[in-house]
Amino acid sequence: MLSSFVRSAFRNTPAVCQLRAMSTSGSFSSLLVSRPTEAITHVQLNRPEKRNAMNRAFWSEMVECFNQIAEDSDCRVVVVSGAGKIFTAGIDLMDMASDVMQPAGDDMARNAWNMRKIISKYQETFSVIEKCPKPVVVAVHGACVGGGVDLITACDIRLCTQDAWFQVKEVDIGLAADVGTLQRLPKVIGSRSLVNELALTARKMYADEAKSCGLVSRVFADKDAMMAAAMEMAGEIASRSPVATQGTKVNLIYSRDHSVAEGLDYMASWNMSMLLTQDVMKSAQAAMEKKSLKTVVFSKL
Ligand SMILES: CCC/C=C/C=C/C(=O)SCCNC(=O)CCNC(=O)[C@H](O)C(C)(C)COP(=O)(O)OP(=O)(O)OC[C@H]1O[C@@H](n2cnc3c(N)ncnc32)[C@H](O)[C@@H]1OP(=O)(O)O
Repeated sequence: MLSSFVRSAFRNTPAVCQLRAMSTSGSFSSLLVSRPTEAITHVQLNRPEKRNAMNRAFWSEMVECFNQIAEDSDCRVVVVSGAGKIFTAGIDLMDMASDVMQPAGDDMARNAWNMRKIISKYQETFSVIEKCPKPVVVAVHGACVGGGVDLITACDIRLCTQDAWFQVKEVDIGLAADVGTLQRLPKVIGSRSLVNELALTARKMYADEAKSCGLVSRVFADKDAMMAAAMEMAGEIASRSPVATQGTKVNLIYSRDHSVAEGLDYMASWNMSMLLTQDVMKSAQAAMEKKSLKTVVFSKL
């Protein structure tokens, strides 16, 4: 069974897969994108029968999807979740064999060069979440394995259910995690020792520990409760000025990767133009009049 899957993966050329992924603009085979409100985009990993394993289509569709979201001036916040029994089983071990294990090339140097390009391309699948200026809330239920941890560490707010577990699984399949976990997880979890332990042993971390170490900010009894809270939180973010929320995301990420002095300098340059927005006056007026920001109309961004 496995070998026939792997054989068919080898026959599947990237060009063919790309055509399939892009066949209908805005609709994806591995993702289900919906609009619970005008300002909230909900992206679901949507291969529930395969536990949302990340197949070839997924790796390119995420980039296409988040680039579209970044350009969509109606969207102010994104919620990411998984359809079906779990959040994700990580990389699709059946579909990815040809790309990851057999880079094309006439000699070793060219193989290696192409491998580098492939890995960089896969890294972009999650970096695109971080580059998207809209805040991203991720809601995890059940398992979040391998590539799933890479994905969630690129998101801005992480929620999970009581039955959630997280596993930096890559060492178990013979590789060092290469699409974001080793770079971002140490910046999410305070304890370097815990990050090292998780990444080197691939042990499962359950919801309570994920909360206590700071990987997630809230834990919910079940998926329904989590999704309701995720949407409510998204609604709160969406009711704020997009100049304020998107500027906050961009500057938080910049500051994470720079010194305090550099972050302050970047912030000053950012706000020397962004403070010219009419949103400051509108928001301040609502505060003075004790009105909810939900009653204020902010222009699209
Ligand atoms: C350059 C690229 C860099 C990226 C690197 C990323 C690395 C990683 O992600 S490492 C992690 C790889 N993932 C795994 O090792 C997880 C394997 N899956 C499981 O352990 C279990 O499926 C899981 C505990 C997640 C869920 O168990 P459950 O009992 O609920 O489901 P199953 O009966 O096992 O599976 C249902 C069907 O889904 C298929 N499937 C599950 N995981 C994968 C996967 N990772 N890849 C491909 N397919 C997967 C499974 O074969 C079943 O399919 P079928 O037999 O057709 O019903």
